[in-house]
Amino acid sequence: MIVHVENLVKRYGELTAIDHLSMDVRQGEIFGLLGPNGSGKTTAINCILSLLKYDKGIIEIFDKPMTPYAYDIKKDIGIVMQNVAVFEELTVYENIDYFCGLYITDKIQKDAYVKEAIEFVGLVDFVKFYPKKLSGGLLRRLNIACGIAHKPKLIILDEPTVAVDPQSRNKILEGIVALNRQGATIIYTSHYMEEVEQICSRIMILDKGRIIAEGTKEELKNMISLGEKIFVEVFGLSDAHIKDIELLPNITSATYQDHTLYIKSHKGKNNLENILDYIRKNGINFGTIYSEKPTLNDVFLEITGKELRD
Ligand SMILES: Nc1ncnc2c1ncn2[C@@H]1O[C@H](COP(=O)(O)OP(=O)(O)OP(=O)(O)O)[C@@H](O)[C@H]1O
Repeated sequence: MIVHVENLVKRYGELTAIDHLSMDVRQGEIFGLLGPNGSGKTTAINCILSLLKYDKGIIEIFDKPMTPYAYDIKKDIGIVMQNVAVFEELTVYENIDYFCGLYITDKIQKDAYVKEAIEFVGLVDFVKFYPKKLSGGLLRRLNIACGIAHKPKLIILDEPTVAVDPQSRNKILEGIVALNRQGATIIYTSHYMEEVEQICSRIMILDKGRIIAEGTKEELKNMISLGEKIFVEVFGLSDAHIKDIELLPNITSATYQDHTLYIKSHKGKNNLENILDYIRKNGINFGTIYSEKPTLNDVFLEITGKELRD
């Protein structure tokens, strides 16, 4: 196992920030830790890395106990934290060179790794820039390059795309997938469900320091009763029509607002057809009609009763 966490408990005074968290991250995974702000993602990462003392639990990395002094483990971990941590006095090149040099002592190898990291995050044109001259997105990319240049086996990224422009965000996500393809195991924390769905092979959803669900995105979506969301642009729908639609097979709810009929249903083969049949038979005027599969937000909503989004 690359990371093994068993019954981790971390309290800040009265607040239990991590409440009996157990997780296993396997070789080659992109493991997503998804949860709203304050759900305990950063605290969990800080405990895993032995940056924070915890109250209870077992943490092993590469099958060895993780401690603040486990330097043999730490040299194979790359960390990209939420807050950018680079030296203002050093250029882009010098920053990456500095962090890589902490791990790689052979100069030729280090120079090659630094060059590779610069190309990897797309900062070739900015090597001589100082951090304060970089945009937010480029600064994040520099932060990532500093964390990964030494080619660690395990890379932990804590919300690396917060407040990043779409171009840099895509570059970062593509980069994470590429690092994984090159052999790194990844732990990725985020409160953006779309990102986690896009890149993670397995996802753990946290709320108030507890695990509320875990699995592949398909497994998570199969855990809930919502199977499909159907939207119909429709004109002049009466309350009686809405009640009738709610009685169709598999339908769990129907609401009508701003000329849009919004229907939630369980999984079923003919949900859309049944609704269309009803609309046609009753001579109701309609425009666009489409259906959507549940999102991870729907999973979170059904389990906790609140939205994952801020
Ligand atoms: N040093 C601290 N002292 C007291 N409480 C803290 C401390 N750090 C975090 N907390 C609390 O612990 C809980 C978990 O916070 P944490 O930062 O781990 O969550 P998170 O999921 O990473 O959220 P975010 O995305 O906002 O960083 C929150 O209620 C937070 O207010």
